[in-house]
Amino acid sequence: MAAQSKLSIIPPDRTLKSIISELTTFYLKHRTKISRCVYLTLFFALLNRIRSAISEQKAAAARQAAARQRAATTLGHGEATKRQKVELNREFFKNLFRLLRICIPGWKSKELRLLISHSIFLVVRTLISLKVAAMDGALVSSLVRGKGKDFLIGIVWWMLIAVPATFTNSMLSYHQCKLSLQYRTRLTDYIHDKYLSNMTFYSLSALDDRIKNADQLITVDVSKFSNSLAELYGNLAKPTLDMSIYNYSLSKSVGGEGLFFMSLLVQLSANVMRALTPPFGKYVADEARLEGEFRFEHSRLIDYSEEIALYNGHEAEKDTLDKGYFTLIKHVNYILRRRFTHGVMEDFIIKYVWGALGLILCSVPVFFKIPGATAATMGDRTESFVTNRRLLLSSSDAFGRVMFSYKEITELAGYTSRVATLLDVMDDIKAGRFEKTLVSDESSAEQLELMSGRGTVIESEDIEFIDVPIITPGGSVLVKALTFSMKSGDHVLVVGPNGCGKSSLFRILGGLWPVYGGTVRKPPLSQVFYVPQRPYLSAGSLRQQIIYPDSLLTMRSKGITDADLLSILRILDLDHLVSSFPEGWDAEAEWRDVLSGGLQQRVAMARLFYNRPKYAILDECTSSVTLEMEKVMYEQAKALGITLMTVSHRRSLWKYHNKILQFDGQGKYIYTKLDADRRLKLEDEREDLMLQLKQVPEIERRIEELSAA
Ligand SMILES: Nc1ncnc2c1ncn2[C@@H]1O[C@H](COP(=O)(O)OP(=O)(O)OP(=O)(O)O)[C@@H](O)[C@H]1O
Repeated sequence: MAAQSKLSIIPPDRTLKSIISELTTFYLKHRTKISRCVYLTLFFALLNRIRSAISEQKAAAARQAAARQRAATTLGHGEATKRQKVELNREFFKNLFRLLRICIPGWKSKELRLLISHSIFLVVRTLISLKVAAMDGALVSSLVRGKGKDFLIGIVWWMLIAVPATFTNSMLSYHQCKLSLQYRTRLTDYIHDKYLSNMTFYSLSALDDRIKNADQLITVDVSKFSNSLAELYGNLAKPTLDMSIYNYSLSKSVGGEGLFFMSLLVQLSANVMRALTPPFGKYVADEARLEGEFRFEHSRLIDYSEEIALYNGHEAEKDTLDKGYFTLIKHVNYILRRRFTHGVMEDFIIKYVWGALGLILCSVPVFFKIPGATAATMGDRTESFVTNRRLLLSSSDAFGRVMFSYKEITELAGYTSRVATLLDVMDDIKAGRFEKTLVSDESSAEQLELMSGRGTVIESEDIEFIDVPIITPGGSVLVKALTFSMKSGDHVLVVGPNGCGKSSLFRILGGLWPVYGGTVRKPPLSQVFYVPQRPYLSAGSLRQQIIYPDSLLTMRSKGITDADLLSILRILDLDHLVSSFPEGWDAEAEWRDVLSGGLQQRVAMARLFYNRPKYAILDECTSSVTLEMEKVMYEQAKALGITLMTVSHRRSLWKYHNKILQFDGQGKYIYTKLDADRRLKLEDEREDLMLQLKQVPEIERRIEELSAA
């Protein structure tokens, strides 16, 4: 019944075909008005979309700010930053813009010139493609018409256009690589400046938890970011340009409406695809982090290979390495699976659905009369079909690339987030803001209060600490308020149990750890020289080991010669080193492996004698040398007028000092004069008595036994 009543609406003398033909006539008559209405509606819809996108962004920014506020009030603040989401949001564009300003520093920069010439080649390439499409159509048309001469002329033109086309293609890839290199150079320069100033490289690893592997960030991630940015410009700018030019040319032959409806369908499917695209940016950032952690484990194995081998610790190390690799590979496999399913969907929609739509579009001028279009004869129709199809293939390829580039943008977002986080953390460190998980929770309110304060650092001739707390980066308060002072000639011995804060005192003195309170008076860093237990041996020649951190040029400018260096080595009985290498002073080696522990400590002392600072901090730096050599070292240092501050458990060193700073390991300390002879005598007597005390229970037991017998 329903079907009957529906049919009855259409008058019996009118068929579906006649209705369609009437509708088409009506449309063609009012085509301009209808088009205007459609375009106007589209324009308002677009405006509305932009408005809602802006308000969405504002809401997201507000949510993020609130989340950050909440995270900042908790101790695990670092975690919140680390787990920041990698999305295409305002944060991403802000970070990208920041990095872009570093990569392209100004209007007159080389990078901008490269970018402009890259863009010119992109336009030239598109124009050549348009010409090639038209030539292709003309060639096939002359074939269909059987016009040999036209065909031959067409072939000659075809070969001629190949010259600029191939040149343009090569120039495009050259520009892309060059841009990537330039970006990397700019970023690396910028990061090196920051990383190697104000001891940021130390603070980043010792005082802050946010960046685990700065080395990988600087060497690998910066390079990946630069590649990704340079590629993206080519992959986004060219297809966008292609799409607009090809679509304009297409719309002239197939009609704007067809193109409009097709774009609508493509846009709809693209939206569906975008909604179904996994967060590849976050995946990439996570993969880079896991990659870094795995590499770090390997470099640790190399750094401590001897110790690990002697411990027979290969099984334990293998476990750690396997675990690191397994976590990484599990993540990579997960990404691979997501990419696979996403790739199937992407290929289906972009290649096949859009391909079919394109063919339908090309058929429009064949089956419908398009006002303004002139395809009439078989040859014309062939020419227009071949040209349109080529344009359409290029256009859909361009659209596909824009769609694929969404994935690339999200990957870029991953690298942007990692590089920008490094810059943010370095800025924070420069401003004295650290984020570290606190180890102890006892009296954390007091701990936090102490850590939130900042003391005063004043440059002076002597060293003086007034009420300075010693607090580790993990928040342990080793000493609440340390007060002591020393002048030139006051040789101070620092003693105390392990972990009581002896080396930490020097870290504060050296400016490595923040001064959380009180006042520190100290000479400039150039007048204080640190000699650690395990000396740092730099890459470079034998001479370089002695004059470190000076360069050969600085050494010469100070008027010091190789002969002077040799006399220093002679004091330490090291002069044979120069003659044992054929290249002498210029010999290069992995000095950490070539020199034994004791020799390394003697080289470190030679370095002290070369630098002749006002103060020297000697941190267990004679633990591997003989008592005779220790005597030579201390007497020579004093003869050079160097004031010593020694940390050592060795009694043999007491006699070289006249003051003692003694920590008890419970937060208390004594700073007093040191009469080494008297103190040694007292210490011997104390040790004797302690020994006797230990024997008392044994004596008592024996007396009891005898009484019982
Ligand atoms: N970068 C760091 N991050 C967190 N805690 C640290 C750091 N460096 C040192 N500490 C901690 O500070 C405390 C004091 O260390 P310090 O090196 O000053 O001890 P020390 O008195 O020199 O001991 P030793 O005689 O064993 O050398 C230790 O508990 C150590 O774990």
